[in-house]
Parts: sequence; C-alpha cells; structure tokens
Amino acid sequence: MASIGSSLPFILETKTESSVLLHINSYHRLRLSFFMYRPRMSADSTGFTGSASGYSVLGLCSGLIGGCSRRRLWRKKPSRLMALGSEEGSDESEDTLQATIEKSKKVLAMQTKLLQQIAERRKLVSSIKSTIADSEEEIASYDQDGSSFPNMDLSAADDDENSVEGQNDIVVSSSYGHSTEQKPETLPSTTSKGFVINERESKKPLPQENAAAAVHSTRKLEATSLDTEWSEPLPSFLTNTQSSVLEHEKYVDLTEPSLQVEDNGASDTMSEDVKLPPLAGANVMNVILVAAECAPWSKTGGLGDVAGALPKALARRGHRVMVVAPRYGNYAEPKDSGVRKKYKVNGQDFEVAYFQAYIDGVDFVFIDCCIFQHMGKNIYGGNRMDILKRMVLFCKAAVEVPWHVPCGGVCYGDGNLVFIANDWHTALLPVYLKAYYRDNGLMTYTRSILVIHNIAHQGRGPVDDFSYVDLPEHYLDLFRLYDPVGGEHFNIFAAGLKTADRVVTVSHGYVWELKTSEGGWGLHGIINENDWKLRGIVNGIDTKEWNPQFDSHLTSDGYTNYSLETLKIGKPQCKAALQKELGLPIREDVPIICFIGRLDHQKGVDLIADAIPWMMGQDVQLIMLGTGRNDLEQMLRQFENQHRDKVRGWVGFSVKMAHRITAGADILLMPSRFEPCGLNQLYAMSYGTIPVVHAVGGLRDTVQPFNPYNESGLGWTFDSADKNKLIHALGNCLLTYREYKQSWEGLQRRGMMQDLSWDHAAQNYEEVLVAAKFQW
Ligand SMILES: Nc1ncnc2c1ncn2[C@@H]1O[C@H](COP(=O)(O)OP(=O)(O)O[C@H]2O[C@H](CO)[C@@H](O)[C@H](O)[C@H]2O)[C@@H](O)[C@H]1O
Repeated sequence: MASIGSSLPFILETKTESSVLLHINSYHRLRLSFFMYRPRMSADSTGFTGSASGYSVLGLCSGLIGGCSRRRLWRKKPSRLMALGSEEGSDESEDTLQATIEKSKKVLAMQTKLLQQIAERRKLVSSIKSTIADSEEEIASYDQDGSSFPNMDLSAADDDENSVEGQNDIVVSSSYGHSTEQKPETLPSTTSKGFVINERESKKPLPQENAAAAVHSTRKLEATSLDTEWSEPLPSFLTNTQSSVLEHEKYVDLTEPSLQVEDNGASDTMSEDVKLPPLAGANVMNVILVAAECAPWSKTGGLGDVAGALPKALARRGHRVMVVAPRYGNYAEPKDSGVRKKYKVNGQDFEVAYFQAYIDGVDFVFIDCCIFQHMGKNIYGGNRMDILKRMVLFCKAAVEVPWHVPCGGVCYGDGNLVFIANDWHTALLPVYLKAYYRDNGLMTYTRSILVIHNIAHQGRGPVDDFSYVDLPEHYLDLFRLYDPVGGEHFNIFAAGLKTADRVVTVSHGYVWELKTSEGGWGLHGIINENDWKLRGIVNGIDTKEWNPQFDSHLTSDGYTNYSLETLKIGKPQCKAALQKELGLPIREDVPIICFIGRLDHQKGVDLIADAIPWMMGQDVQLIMLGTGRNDLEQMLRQFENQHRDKVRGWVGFSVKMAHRITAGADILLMPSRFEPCGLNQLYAMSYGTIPVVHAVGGLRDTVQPFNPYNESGLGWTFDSADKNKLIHALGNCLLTYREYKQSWEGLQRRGMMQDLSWDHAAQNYEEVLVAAKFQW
C-alpha cells in the first residue's frame, strides 16, 4: 500500500483533498474511496459529471480504474470534455489536461495491480458461487429411522443378538496386531519422507471444493495483500453463502459498473497462475481421524457430526486428511479398494476390506468386515464382548491403513502422520500404535491424539478383558484402574489417555470439569496427571450441512430456506410448516420449545418432565425428538397423549426432523446434566432459534447469557440441574419472546451472525497436531 500512497501526490493537488486523503495507506480508506466514486459513476460512467475541477481528475481516474481506456473516454465524450474545458476557463488548457492524463497513467499502473488483486478475489467469489450451486444440487438426505440407543459403555451392554456373524469370512492367520500379510519390505516412497502431496489436491491452486475455504483464503488474501483486517466478524452462516459474497462486495465493490466494463477474463487468467500457500503453511501433515461413526454414513450423535466435518476443515488448511470408520452398510460413494488384510481378534482371524471415497478434499476409508455389517443402527449394540471385539478389530485395522490403502494412488505412509482417535471406542489405537509399532522401531514418526467427546463411557469391564485386546502383559497396568464405585477394573479410555501424545476435549468448560471427581467419572486422576497434554477446543458446525440458507430438508413440505436477511419471513414459514407436519395448531404467536437428543440421564430429559406441569400452564408448544432409555421414550409418548394440542414426542432418530425442528422452533431447551460441548445449541443459534441451557461444559462456553440492559448475549442459562432454575430461565425467555420483540430479534441475529464454522477449531487442532508431531 505504500506505493499507493506515494503514487498519489498529484491527486492531493486537486480541490478535493479531504476526500482524496482517504485513499492513502489503508484498505479501509481505499474502501471509502470506492464508495465515494460511486454516485458520480452511476450518473455517468465516464466520471465527468462532477462540477468541480478536482472531480475531473478523480473522475478520469475512476474511469481508468473501471477499465475505460483513455482513448475510449475521448472517443465517447468529446463534447462533454470540451464543455468542461469551457467551464474551467482559459487557464485549463489542453496541455494541462494532457499533463494530467500523463500523471493519471501512473495511477493506472497502480490501479492495474489493484485490479489483479480484485480479480483474484472475484475468482474466489465465483468459486464460492459454484460451491453453492454444487451444494444445492447435492441431496444429503441421509435419514435414519428407528431407535437405536448408543449404549457406549461396555459394562452396560447386554444385547446378544449381534454376535459375530459371517464365520465363513474368517480366515486363519497368525500374529499379534499386525496384518498377517507381509508388510511391504519397502514402504511406499512417501513413508519415510512424510507428507505426500495428494495429486488430486496438488493440481489445485487452492482447495475450492468448499466455499468456506475460499472465504477463508479470501480473508487471508485481504490480510496479506491489502494489509488490513475485517472490521467485523463474518457471520457464520454466511461463510459459504451468497451473502458472504455480498459482504465481500461491500468492501471491494465488484458490482461497480466501472469495474466490470473491461473485465473480459484477462484478469481471471492472471489470477489462475496465483497459487496460495496452504493455510497450514509449513505445518502441513498427514492426518487420519479414526471414529466409530461418521456422518452422513453413520451417526448416533455428535461424534458422527464431528468425524464428518472436522476433517474437511483440516483439509481446507492444506493437510492431507483421511477418515477411517467401520463400513456398517453398503454406502453409495465408497468403492472397494481391492486391498484385503487379516487381523486376529481373541484368537479368531478376520479378513477386512477397505472401501474408499474422496469427498470434499478428504479421503474416507471404510473398513469392511462381517462383524460391522448391518450394525449401522446399533453401532454400540451387542453384548460387551461383541462391542469389544469390534473395537479391537477396528483399531488394529485402522492403524495400518496408512500402509495399505492407496488414496489417489498413493498410501499416506507413516511419516509426518498423526492419528486422531475419538472416545473409548478408538482409545486402543494409541495403545496399539505404541505396543505393536513404535516399541518395535516402526511408525517412528507417527503420533496420536485422543479426543474426549464424552468421558462417561469408558469401555469398562473386568480386568480379565485384557486378554481380548491382545497386548503384551506389561501393558496391563495401563488399563487397570481402581475406583471406589467400580473397584478394580479394566478401562480402555484410561489406557488411551495415558498413551496418546496429546489429548483434546471439546470445550474449555469440559476441560475443567474433567479434572473434578464429579466430571471425570473416575478418570479425573489420570486426567490431572496428564494435564500438560490436555487442551479444550470447542467444536464447530458443518456450515454446509447445517445452514438455514441451503438446508436441503427445508425445500419441501412448506418449509423454506432462509437467511439473516429473510429471517422474518422464512422462519415463520418453517414454523407453520412444522406445526402442520406434526399436526399442531398453526399459530405464529405461540412459542415452540424443542428438545433434540439422546433420551438419557446426561441430557436432563427428566428435568423437562418435572417442568411439564408448569409448561403446560403456559401458552406454548413443545416438540421433543429423541431415542434412548425405554422409560424416557415412553414418557415422551405419554406427554403427547396427555397434551395433544401442545406436545409432540417423536421417538426415533430422524436427521430430517432434527433439521426441520431446529428451523421451525423458537426455543431450544438443553438442560443437560453435563455437556462436553453440545452441537444442537450451535445449530439452533445459526438457525435463529434461542437456546435455554444448563450452564455446563460447552453450553457455558457457547451460550452467553442474555443481558437486557445492554442487549447482549445469545440465550438463557441456569446454573444447576434443577427444575425451578429451568423454569425461571425459560420463563424469562418466554417473557422476552412475547413482550420484547426487538430484543428477541437481536438475540436471533447475534446467534446467526456468529462464526461457528469448523475453521477456527481446525486451526486449534492444527496446533495440537504440531505439538504431537514434535512429541518424543
Ligand atoms: N433423535 C435424533 N434424531 C436426529 N438427530 C439426533 C437425534 N438425537 C440426537 N441427534 C443429533 O445428534 C447430534 C447430537 O450431538 P450432541 O453434541 O448434542 O450430543 P452427543 O451427546 O451425542 O455428543 C457427544 O459428542 C459431541 C461431539 O463432540 C459433543 O458435542 C457432546 O457434548 C457429547 O455429549 C446432533 O447432531 C443432533 O441433532
């Protein structure tokens, strides 16, 4: 920008000094200058309509900026120029004007540079638009009906119906955790060198599959090229929307007619050569996230959402990213890689196949085996040993994926590689990585992170379970744990926490809670001992999947997409559609309160039950969607039967209904007893639905309480899991809904304008990945 300042002195000689000064040295000033030009430009694209002589120079510059060549100006408006000359009198001679034009050439050179930058941004904008178009075409109507309750705790599992199937598929093999086939003597060339550039990505100057990436990159471009910062945060739901495009256009007005005149694509060609470095810079690495569920293919709750979305955000930062999940069904996109390996679990040999798809910059690898088949609606179902066997097999196979499964033709290799394991189901992975490989001089540069989504489920069992995990005897101590309630037992999460190079949990509030005896569920001692490697990173949301402007579940049955701009029309329409779909009285003035989630102790459904008599005395409608404990499911049905004009209790798992309820409801109730992060409140806020939450864990981190005095905050919180506290908070919320419409709208708007995307979280994860990488 220094060059801009230095190339402008001649403009300062004109009579419009005060306005011209605004051009110098900063992007914000530059922005003002564009706006200043506009009225005149719209009156006359040559810019010669101003009356003061200073305008003639500025107008000319504007014309040049807009791509109108000098020749063209002269040709088009000679009479206007002559008239101008006569107005100025005899001292405004032809020579002076020529001299001025010469000076303006210098400005033209400077502005050409600026045009290049604008062209780059236009390209990014068009990539956003094309992504939007793509996303509109996509039908992401994954929807699971049924009612499988994810009982993740081994000790609680009791259903025997899913014992090992497909014994025919069992193939005899030897060895510990290793595949029984010979490991390639020479690992792929990439192995020792570490990061391998994915050919599919390397062709692209910038990952453009995702609009948010483009926006992110645009921000970076602005920050670096134009030496400025955004004056206000980009609203989350706008990060990949046309509205975000408009935000950009507000700052550098790409709709300015003069800027479009001669943009015949040449500038686009210029920008095509520009390759931006990855956001991760020198930190790019190979990342493999391993999870028992991954949306949209498999999901029982928030873990599935995270596994489906975080990797894409990491990929947008330039990392080579893979997700590994079990193949529970015949998914459409992933194709058989042809690779087969055999792993031993509890003395039996299982052959696994690897299916693979490349979507949104991420390699999704699904491990296929008879014991995973048809478990999609019962991921954590079966008896304790069945679950344990599935997770042992999954972790054994997953840890070798970087050796065996070529993605885009090239295996990831084990150099510069970090695994991200999630919850107890994959907590064995860090242990296997150490016991089978690193202890034996293999995978020397591979590291692991373990993410705690919910410490309440730990993979507990009797100490004898150790024999199932197939590890050297001295590893037993990692698993053995004593707690006053359970006595001495076998604990998979404990071993994972001790072995992982870094530990992450999904909010700051939950970091604190995990260290307490109430919040650590018996693991607080280990967590405190490993505090040095623990970090809280608040989850983001998938702004492609959960975005009221592009939500594919809002395009039929009377629902509609809406944005911040169309909130006042769109949301009431969704509300009416929801009332109609569920057979509730269609009334705009009645507040709809909703609950979405697992029906269990954690989610505080019983607190809602306690508050029902009070709630039913209010003019409200209540919609609850969930599956889980039989008694709580029964309770939902009973509420509906008792209050048919006010309550709907939908027992089942329906992604479509979760989206529609989030859009149509006014208030989301989350009285969770503990909530490591919570995604529903984030989804709600981005849909203009106001959260009323118990201030714990991630709920406290993400829902700033409403302050009516300065009109700040995002919702209502209550500080203990108590019926009366819930009623008090909900009562204030309802009062505001009814009596203070402007405050309500402010709450909605603030919620919708937050940047809740995964991009920020991904940056934080990257720091942890780097820390793990350099961990010895
Ligand atoms: N019946 C139903 N039909 C359709 N969709 C349903 C549903 N019941 C739940 N869902 C969906 O499942 C997800 C639940 O996510 P949460 O984060 O609220 O809870 P969960 O406890 O599973 O996750 C754990 O992991 C996540 C991720 O880290 C943490 O946010 C959280 O605090 C922690 O308990 C949401 O996408 C929700 O819409």
